Amino acid sequence: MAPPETRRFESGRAVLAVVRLLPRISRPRTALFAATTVLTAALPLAMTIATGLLIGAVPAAAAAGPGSTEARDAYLLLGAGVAALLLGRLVTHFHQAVAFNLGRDLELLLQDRLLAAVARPVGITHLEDDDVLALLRIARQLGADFIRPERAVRGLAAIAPEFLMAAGASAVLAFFNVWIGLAWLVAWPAVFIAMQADYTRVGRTAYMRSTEMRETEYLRDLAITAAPAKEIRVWGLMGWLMDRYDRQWNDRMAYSDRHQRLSPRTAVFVIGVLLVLTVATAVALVNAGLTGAVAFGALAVYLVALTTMFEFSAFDDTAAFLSLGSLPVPKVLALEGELTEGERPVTAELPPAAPARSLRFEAVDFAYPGADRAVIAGLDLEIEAGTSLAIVGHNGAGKTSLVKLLAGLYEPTGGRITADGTDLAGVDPAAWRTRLSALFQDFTRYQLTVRDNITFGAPHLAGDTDLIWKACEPMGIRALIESLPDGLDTVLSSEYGGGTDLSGGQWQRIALARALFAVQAGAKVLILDEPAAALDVRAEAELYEQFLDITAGLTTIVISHRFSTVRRADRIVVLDGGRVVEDGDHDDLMALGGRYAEAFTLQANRLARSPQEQP
Ligand SMILES: Nc1ncnc2c1ncn2[C@@H]1O[C@H](COP(=O)(O)OP(=O)(O)OP(=O)(O)O)[C@@H](O)[C@H]1O
Repeated sequence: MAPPETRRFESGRAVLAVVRLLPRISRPRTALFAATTVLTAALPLAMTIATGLLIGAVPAAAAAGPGSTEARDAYLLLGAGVAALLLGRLVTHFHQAVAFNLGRDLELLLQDRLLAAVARPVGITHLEDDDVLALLRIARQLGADFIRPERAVRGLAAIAPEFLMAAGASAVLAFFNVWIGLAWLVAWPAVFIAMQADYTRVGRTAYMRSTEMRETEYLRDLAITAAPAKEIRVWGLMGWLMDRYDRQWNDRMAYSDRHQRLSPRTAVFVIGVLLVLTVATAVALVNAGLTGAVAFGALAVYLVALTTMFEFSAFDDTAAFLSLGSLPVPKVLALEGELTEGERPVTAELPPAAPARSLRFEAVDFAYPGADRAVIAGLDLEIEAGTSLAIVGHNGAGKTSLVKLLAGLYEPTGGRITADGTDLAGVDPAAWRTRLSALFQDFTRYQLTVRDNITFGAPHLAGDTDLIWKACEPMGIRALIESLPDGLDTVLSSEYGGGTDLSGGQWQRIALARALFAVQAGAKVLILDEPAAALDVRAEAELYEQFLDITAGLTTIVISHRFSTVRRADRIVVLDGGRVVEDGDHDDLMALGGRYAEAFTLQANRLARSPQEQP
């Protein structure tokens, strides 16, 4: 397996990205952060210098006796040192609080920008893109313990003052010897950068294998989530799952062991530089003291400055968190950049009543991203507004793909789709969305209240309880909802206290009510993809009959394998290989004696034993 790819100055760029984002959270708080950073560095340094000077002043003060100028100076130095110490402690606490606050808001900012970015592309193609999903996995980990950007800000809050303090101590030592001062000034950043580069290399292994980790996490989720739990138990898959998970996990750990070690070269470099410089400085200072080249007081200041150098936390958790916590930040921003490219300009205005005349597929081609085969090929289809159309065809014929294109979830790779002559590719997606109501085969069972599950069809009308009942009654679920512990406010999930789950058919009725709610809110096109697969044949026929009454005058497109539903549509098209191969109403197609007639007769014969269920 390839080692993590390295990039120049990745850690520096990541930290810079964090720093650049801080003013976007709050300029005043960022200014405060900068000010407390300087004070957190300056006050301990002032205390260090005062202490050194005090040590130097004590012999003279003792000789001169109490009340002397020398004694007064010594007391002044003591006072200054104590004041700097106390103030330093206070400022440090304040500084940490500001950092914590900024860090927490940075995570919120990143999460918000991430959600906005993911929602930005019109369709859902990006959510099936491997690279985007790998980045999204990293972004999803933002709240995970060791890579929190919040910790990066706290790391920065700790390290920046230490850095300034070390620079100040270097300046103090420069008074003793310019070269020694300069050497320390260069040594610390070098040591720090070397350590950060190593932490970054280690940290990157956590991100670089995002795709593999997605697979491992999928296996774990299969084992611990309720939805697949039934099959996992029925098929006895737990052993297989654990075995596969363990193998992938061990493989990852072996990889980590290989790549997540700090490099011995860095350790030798860091220890070597510090050792040589410390010994050289100490020897030079002691020599200068012994030969009398430097006064005792000054010597004390220099020695304290030398010890201050080691306040610097280049090697501890703080330094590691600075890189680990800031590394995901550029990745989230990269995701933002990548998804911005998915936006498209609005070039056409959708007529207010569209579609009032027709919806047209004009020579539409479509292939899923990354697929080499077109699922829709040169499709021409005009759907008259205000009529019902049923789409039939064998599995994989392209029926769902066709309605996904109409719903704007994907864009045609060729041709165009128009509403009253306006190309949908150029209209504001939000405007088109308000004209549509769609219920897909794999509709979502929101683990939220009944009210949410229904009003998500038109969230701006969530408070209109009368409208909710109007959507529920034709679906025959009002009595069911009223019998639930909290009525419309009951959570539809047994994973929450007071919540309840529903049967497959009941869920389908809830989802249909959601689609109907959107219709009542003004949607003009209703797409139903296998709307009643979970209902028994008679219930489906009754329900669809109701639907046709309620949706009269609406443009309705229904996909179904049930001919009891299909035959009631004004028009039926048979799709094969992404093209229309038969077109007409039920009687036309039966008279044609083609695929429709064949499939209808087959289903009718199968159900013949149960006369009331005949199509
Ligand atoms: N997200 C996707 N990415 C890649 N290929 C896809 C995707 N969704 C569907 N396909 C492929 O597109 C083809 C048409 O699928 P589609 O769902 O439109 O068929 P369908 O007619 O609705 O079938 P069914 O009756 O089984 O629901 C299938 O071959 C399927 O494998």
